[in-house]
Amino acid sequence: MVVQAREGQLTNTAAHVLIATAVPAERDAVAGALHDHPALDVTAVGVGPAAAAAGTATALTRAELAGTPYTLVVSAGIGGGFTAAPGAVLVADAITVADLGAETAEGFVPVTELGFGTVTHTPPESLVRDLASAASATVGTVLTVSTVTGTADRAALLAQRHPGAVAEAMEGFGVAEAAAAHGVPVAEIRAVSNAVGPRDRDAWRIGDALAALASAFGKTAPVLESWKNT
Ligand SMILES: O=C(O)c1cccc(C(=O)CC[C@H]2O[C@@H](n3cnc4c(=O)[nH]cnc43)[C@H](O)[C@@H]2O)c1
Repeated sequence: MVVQAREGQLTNTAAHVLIATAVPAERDAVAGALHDHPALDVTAVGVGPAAAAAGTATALTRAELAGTPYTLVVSAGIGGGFTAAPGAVLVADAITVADLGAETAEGFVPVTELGFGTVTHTPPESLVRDLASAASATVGTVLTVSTVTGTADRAALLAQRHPGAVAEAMEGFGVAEAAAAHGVPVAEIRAVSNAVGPRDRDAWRIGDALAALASAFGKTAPVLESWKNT
């Protein structure tokens, strides 16, 4: 139970966590690990940052209107690993959009350098630490891309621009933008299904990644339920 001061009164706000996956297979893997955790809701919001932002914002608004606002949002699913092997679990300490900006003759310019918005959302430090410890996960930057990396050159460029990157996926930044708009903290948990690099869809180990994702949520559910934003 979190105690919040609101309009001069102390009110009790129970933990209520929204876990946003891209596709139903990811949602079902996570939900299968959460039967005994009614405060944790899982929903599939679609592939890519725009669908993720729209779906997450809709779920947050519905919960607010129902008088049961979410206290934490988690972007979850499979992802490409820069060095981690398939089945590895990763927790983001930075959720960074990698391709929001302008291409110039001098190279890529992030949107922040053009004077707009943000490119990184930072999950709370204590939450990152507790999630990573529970899931025996590696911590690092998880990039959000609108186009899955498909060449060694692009993978090398992203790794050079983002030395702390451990993974790329397609939704985290969209989920985080929606959470930020609603003043709710955000986290991202990914299980590696493939290497970031030359496209080889047949090599994606989706089953292993979904099993790892389910296992990670089985282990982190108590953290998600009890974490307090202090
Ligand atoms: O085909 C299936 O059975 C299946 C089951 C679960 C998930 C999928 C997806 O294709 C999910 C797409 C989802 O995966 C993320 N992802 C995974 N690898 C990468 C990558 O190398 N680069 C970017 N994104 C990746 C991404 O978040 C997609 O939304 C299929």
